[in-house]
Amino acid sequence: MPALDLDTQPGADLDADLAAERAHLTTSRAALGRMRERAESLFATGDQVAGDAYAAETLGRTLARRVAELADDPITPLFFGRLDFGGAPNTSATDSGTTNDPTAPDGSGDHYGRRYHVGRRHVTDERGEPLVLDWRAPVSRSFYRASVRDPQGVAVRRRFGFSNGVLTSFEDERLDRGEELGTTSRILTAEIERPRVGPMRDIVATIQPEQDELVRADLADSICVQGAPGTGKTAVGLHRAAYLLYLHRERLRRAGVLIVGPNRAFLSYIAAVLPALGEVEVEQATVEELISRVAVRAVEAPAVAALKHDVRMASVLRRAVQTQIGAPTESITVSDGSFRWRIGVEPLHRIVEETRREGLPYGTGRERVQARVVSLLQRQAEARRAESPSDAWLRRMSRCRPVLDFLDAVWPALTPEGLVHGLFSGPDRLAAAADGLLSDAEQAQLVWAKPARTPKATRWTAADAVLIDEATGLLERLPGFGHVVVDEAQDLSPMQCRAIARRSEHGSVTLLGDLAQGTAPWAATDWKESLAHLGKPDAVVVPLTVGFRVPAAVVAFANLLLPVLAVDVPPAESLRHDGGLDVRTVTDLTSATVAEVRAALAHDGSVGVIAADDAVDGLRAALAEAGVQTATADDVATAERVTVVPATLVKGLEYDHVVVVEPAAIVAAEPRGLHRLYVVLTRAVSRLAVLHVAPLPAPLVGGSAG
Ligand SMILES: Nc1ncnc2c1ncn2[C@@H]1O[C@H](COP(=O)(O)OP(=O)(O)OP(=O)(O)O)[C@@H](O)[C@H]1O
Repeated sequence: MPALDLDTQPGADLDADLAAERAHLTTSRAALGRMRERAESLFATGDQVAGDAYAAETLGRTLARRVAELADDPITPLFFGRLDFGGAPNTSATDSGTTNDPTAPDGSGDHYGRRYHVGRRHVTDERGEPLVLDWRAPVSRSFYRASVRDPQGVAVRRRFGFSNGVLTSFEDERLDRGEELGTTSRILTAEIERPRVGPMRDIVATIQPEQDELVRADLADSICVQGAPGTGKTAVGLHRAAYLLYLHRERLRRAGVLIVGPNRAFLSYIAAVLPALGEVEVEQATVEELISRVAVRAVEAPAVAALKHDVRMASVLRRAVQTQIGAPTESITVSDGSFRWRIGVEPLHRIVEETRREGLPYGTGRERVQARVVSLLQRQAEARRAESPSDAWLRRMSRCRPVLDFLDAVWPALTPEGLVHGLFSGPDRLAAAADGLLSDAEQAQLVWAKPARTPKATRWTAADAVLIDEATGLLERLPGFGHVVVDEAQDLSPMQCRAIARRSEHGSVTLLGDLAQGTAPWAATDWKESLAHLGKPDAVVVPLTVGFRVPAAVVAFANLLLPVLAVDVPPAESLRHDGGLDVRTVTDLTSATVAEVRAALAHDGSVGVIAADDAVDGLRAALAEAGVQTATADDVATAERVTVVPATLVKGLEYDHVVVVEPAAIVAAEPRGLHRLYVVLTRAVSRLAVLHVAPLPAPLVGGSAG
């Protein structure tokens, strides 16, 4: 190994170096404290300097955010790396043919002979000189990307090791001498092998080059990341959000950044990552929360739900809206004092056709038709009276009975709920919209046996909510986000993809997922299809193949399932060669689980017990009886080390020691049970124990020697 590290440096130099770095940390912390104090005092006096209440509120919000951004967590290192740029052009270049080019696009040319500490945010001293550079600054890029082949002007890259906020070690790579550690870095290894407790943490100190490329992709670029479990997809998505917010602060603050995750437990697990990076204004939601215009109060047969998630429903709804637009059959006559204005069928027809061709949302179209009718009335009035009518007159005309009757006849007012309610309330309305798109049998599945009398009285299902959102998008324009990160995207149905597309029409998306982990009935099998539904057909699909979570032996065991999952995904390689796998037949699942959890508690780190959903309560009770208190998956602030998680909620989560209880029951619980089991088996960071009474699912039999 060509690396120069602590062990090979002379002891005295090393101590002096470490002392100097610690002093720099102390100085930086003090400077950050001063920056925060300044922001706090501005915050306190903000309302005195702002001109009016609105300005005061805006300023207050900006300053409050600034204070939050400057928060200093004593346990989180303020910097984690250092870059020493070479002394002068060409003097530090290796013989790889690379030279220090002052015009290099990464700006390395400006940094000859300079030294920068790289950390979570900018810290400057009182003269404005940088003490720590934000990891997102252009020059920090070299911290992640510089290599012996392409040193980018960097002579030495230093990584720091911390323990409880204390700087304890460092590790140098002298790129100018051809030394490079890559994934053998001890600091990277320690970070990956660290026993996990609590919620997810940021990975700024150890982002890998292929991850960095995704994190720093342009705002305009939509990307799709296909990665096996634990390859850092979630981490990449969150860091990309932080990076884009840094680079396009004003634009994205106005437009907003949205993170979409599979459930609340997952969202609480990742909730602290962005605030730790100083980003406190990112919205996080599940798709269900995004489209929650109606309360969900019913469930339907899975086949009916699947049909409602089918992309053909978008065409059915579009047609249902279009068929509402009628052809004018009567002229409009409006009495106005001693005048009578009249618009004939022909011009009315032209107005409707012209507006229809404009392809506006239906509600906007209705307003446009109304305005055009009034404008014809206005022209007549002007011609007769030789003066412009008042605004009050225009308002009166737009609301007069003949105009409203005309609108209601040819372009009636619609609500999304009303549209869907109408569609499913009887076979005729549905047939008019669905013929040629849905078979008779499918139409029969959708029509309610006992429709509620009004949309309000309807007990909507989750799939209905998706259709209502689609209908909303046909009737009006929804506000969009500047960037949307979608995690566990393999589980989105085409209709859910469309719901996200409506919210990112003018922005970009980062789609993260793993086709092998698709558990929804409509799970994606091809990213290109999902991207097309998301309105980003040209986005590139990039694989991540290095696993940072799951030990190699556990990956090998879980991978036995891959051939039966019917997906084409690139295999991943685990960076972790430690860790343990123990697959055991037991006679009593409950007592074996209790014993396993007790044994696991002898180690550091969290313990996750994962079982089929209907077994969870029993296991919780048994553990409580044995004196082991447990938490639920959404309680990330818990002091308990043991969490019992239903298999359907564990996607995206990880525990140091995982106990999987009765795989056969997990598989049997749902149609895509084998995919679910693949998710369940890939949650372990250090050790996986699989306890079973029933035989293991066939693909796993004989694969436990690990
Ligand atoms: N570059 C890295 N340095 C250190 N740790 C990393 C790095 N990349 C990922 N990790 C860690 O690996 C673990 C898995 O990461 P993450 O949850 O982002 O993976 P994922 O691909 O989203 O997994 P899944 O498919 O299971 O949802 C996390 O603990 C994360 O912090």
